[in-house]
Amino acid sequence: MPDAAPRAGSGGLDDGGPGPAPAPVPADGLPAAGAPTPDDAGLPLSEHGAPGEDRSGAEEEEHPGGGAVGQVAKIRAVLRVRDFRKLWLSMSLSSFGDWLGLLAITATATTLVDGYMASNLALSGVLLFRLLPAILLGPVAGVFADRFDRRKTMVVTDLFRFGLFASIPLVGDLVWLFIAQFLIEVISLFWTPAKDAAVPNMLRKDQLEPANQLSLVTTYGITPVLAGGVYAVLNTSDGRLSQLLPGLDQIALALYLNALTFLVAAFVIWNLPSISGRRAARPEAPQGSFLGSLKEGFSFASHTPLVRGLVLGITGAFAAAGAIIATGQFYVSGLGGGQAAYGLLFGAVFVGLGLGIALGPSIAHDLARERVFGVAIVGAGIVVLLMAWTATLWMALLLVVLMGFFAGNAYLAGFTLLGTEVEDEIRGRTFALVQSLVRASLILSLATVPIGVGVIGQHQVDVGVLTLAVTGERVMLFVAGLLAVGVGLFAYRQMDDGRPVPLLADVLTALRRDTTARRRLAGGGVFIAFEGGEGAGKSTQVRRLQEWLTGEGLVARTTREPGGTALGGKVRALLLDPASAGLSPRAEALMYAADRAQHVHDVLRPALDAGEVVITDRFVDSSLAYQGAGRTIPMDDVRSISRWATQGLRPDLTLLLDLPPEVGLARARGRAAADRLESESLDFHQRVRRTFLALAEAEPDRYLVLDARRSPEELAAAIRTRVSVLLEGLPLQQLPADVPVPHSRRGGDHVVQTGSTPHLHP
Ligand SMILES: Nc1ncnc2c1ncn2[C@@H]1O[C@H](COP(=O)(O)OP(=O)(O)OP(=O)(O)O)[C@@H](O)[C@H]1O
Ligand SMILES: Cc1cn([C@H]2C[C@H](O)[C@@H](COP(=O)(O)O)O2)c(=O)[nH]c1=O
Repeated sequence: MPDAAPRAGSGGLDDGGPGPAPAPVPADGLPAAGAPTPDDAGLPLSEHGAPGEDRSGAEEEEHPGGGAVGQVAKIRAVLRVRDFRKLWLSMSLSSFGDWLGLLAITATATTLVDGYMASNLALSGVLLFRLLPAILLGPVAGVFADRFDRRKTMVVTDLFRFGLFASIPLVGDLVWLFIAQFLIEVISLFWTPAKDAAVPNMLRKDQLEPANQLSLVTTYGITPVLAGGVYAVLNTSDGRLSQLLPGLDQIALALYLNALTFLVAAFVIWNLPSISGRRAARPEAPQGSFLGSLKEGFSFASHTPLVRGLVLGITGAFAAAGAIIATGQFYVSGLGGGQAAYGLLFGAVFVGLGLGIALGPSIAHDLARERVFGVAIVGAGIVVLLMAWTATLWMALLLVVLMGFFAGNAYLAGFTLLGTEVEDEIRGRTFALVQSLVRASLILSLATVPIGVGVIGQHQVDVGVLTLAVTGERVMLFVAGLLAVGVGLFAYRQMDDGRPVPLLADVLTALRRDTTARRRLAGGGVFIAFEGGEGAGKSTQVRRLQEWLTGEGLVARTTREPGGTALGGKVRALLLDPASAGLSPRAEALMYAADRAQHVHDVLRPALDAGEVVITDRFVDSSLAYQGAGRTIPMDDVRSISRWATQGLRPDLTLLLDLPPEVGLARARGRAAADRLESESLDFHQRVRRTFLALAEAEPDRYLVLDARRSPEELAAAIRTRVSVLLEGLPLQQLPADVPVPHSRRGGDHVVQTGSTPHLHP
């Protein structure tokens, strides 16, 4: 089986590199590569990586945020990461070579023997020799990938594959073909988990899904078609070829070409030190024996619910897929179709798979991938159950596309989760285990299902006035559907770690792109952030908004960053004190993050969990703008520490008060002496302003940008209008009628009750 190209991409330095100052925002609203990016987005309520995470080589690249920007832009952004791009190109080349090699090897096998029977046996021998080693040696290869430098493993295995492919035409013997084929497959077993396990270290977690999309589409969509085309060209130009290269037939040439792709891949990978990841810095092997590592891998997979669900879900889905392949011929002829219809049905699976992989993430949006995985497998199973009852060919074709769509979603979600959720130390073994089980389940169902079909045979069953045709292939399809539904439910139960949001409501709100509704479903309140430069009028509007909401009978809490907690107050004093002039940018960023972590923990989360409206004067965007753009700390680092500090909490709405910095600074200076940040240069504050605007532009649904030169009254009215839309009909905490309007900036400890938000009066 051709190796999948990188399921998750490698990272690396962006071509542009992190520049000292942000590039201007281009027409698409996103900063150029290397510039601070408008992304705090795409991370709904989940933690995406911690600071200090080893992603050697991963630097700045454009990462557009929410759904507005779309999946294509995310893939483009992933491709801008230089190391990933290089690895992806070399994997694509190897994948192309692998498909070409498969075509050439199967052709060689049939030409090295005489007779129909012998040709068929040679062909199935080749396929068996490709599948068997994984079952036997996969887990061992996984241990290898976890214990040794993955880059060296990949380079050595690529060199071996180069030699072995080149040797097939040189030796020209069927026995050697089998041996070489077996050895190539054994060697590939060591290469694949090394690559699968290495690449998630090199990209941000949220980049793995687009990277996987790209890799899967390349490996199963583009390269096989290209290889088929090249093989056809080689075959049709045979005469001219032998004139050009005497003694070289088209099959040999295809095999040499294939060999060459591995040589190129070895060279490219050798020059990508980031693949070594942590091993480069910490070369010593993990403690314990080889056997101990093997046992540890099995024990990890069987005792970790998420991995258990993933492994069983993927294995079961492939067993069901094997059953569909095995019954395909009978199924199609039962529907009155011939070989052409079978070909169509086969193609329909790939159309569906491609659609699922390409469109799945945009459709699922921010639905947890654990849920997508289980739901997609159950969906595929239900479609297979329907296929077992289908009476027409066109209906069967439609269902097969749908089944492929669900399967594509499950496959992408499953591999992305393996990359993001399994620790580096054990990832090689986990990928290898999946690889072995997938192949074993495929072989098992390909071998046993036809027996089942034969044993059941064909029967006519009278049900009242109806006569039903009960055939072996339909019964086996039905069993495959039940199996898929069963493993999907099992996987769902294993992986759905007690999310408070009911599945159906979660799916529906995700389809509607309603992220605020998603948190409300989980019982949360509403989180509103004010952002903007110095003196933009944030504090003024925060106060006005709270007064209005309280007047409308809602519990509205105001807070701020830095300084929203007692501890944060001390941090704020240190941060803003002009005497802290020597503070390094990194220390500054960490202090803001520390203030934020305490703020989320002590104030924001509890208030939201109690169903309050929480209004904060500044949040994560300020760090992206001031520390990212202002201090020119790589945006990715600021994003990482912010996510870590907030555990992914994002505002439901951000109100950006936009103002030329010279106007805002004049206002602020009229109020008090300039603090440490206000004393920064105009250029600094202009970078801050541009970044706020770029962030808002990337997620227009979640931001309201207001010209802060308007009067306080006008601004307050516009804010009330937008907020009343946001709060309409939500089950928020309400003040009892007799509670006086609080004047405290922090809100108060009121006796509250929950109820639907009354009609608000902006
Ligand atoms: N819309 C407005 N037009 C003119 N002046 C305003 C407006 N809003 C607020 N101000 C004044 O500008 C000054 C700064 O306002 P405010 O403290 O609300 O801004 P801020 O964004 O919170 O500032 P900082 O971020 O520096 O704390 C105050 O003196 C305030 O009265
Ligand atoms: C949250 C946050 C704030 N800052 C800066 C922005 C301001 O200059 C001060 C906060 O004071 P203000 O009263 O809100 O104007 O701190 C920052 O640099 N990074 C942050 O994350």
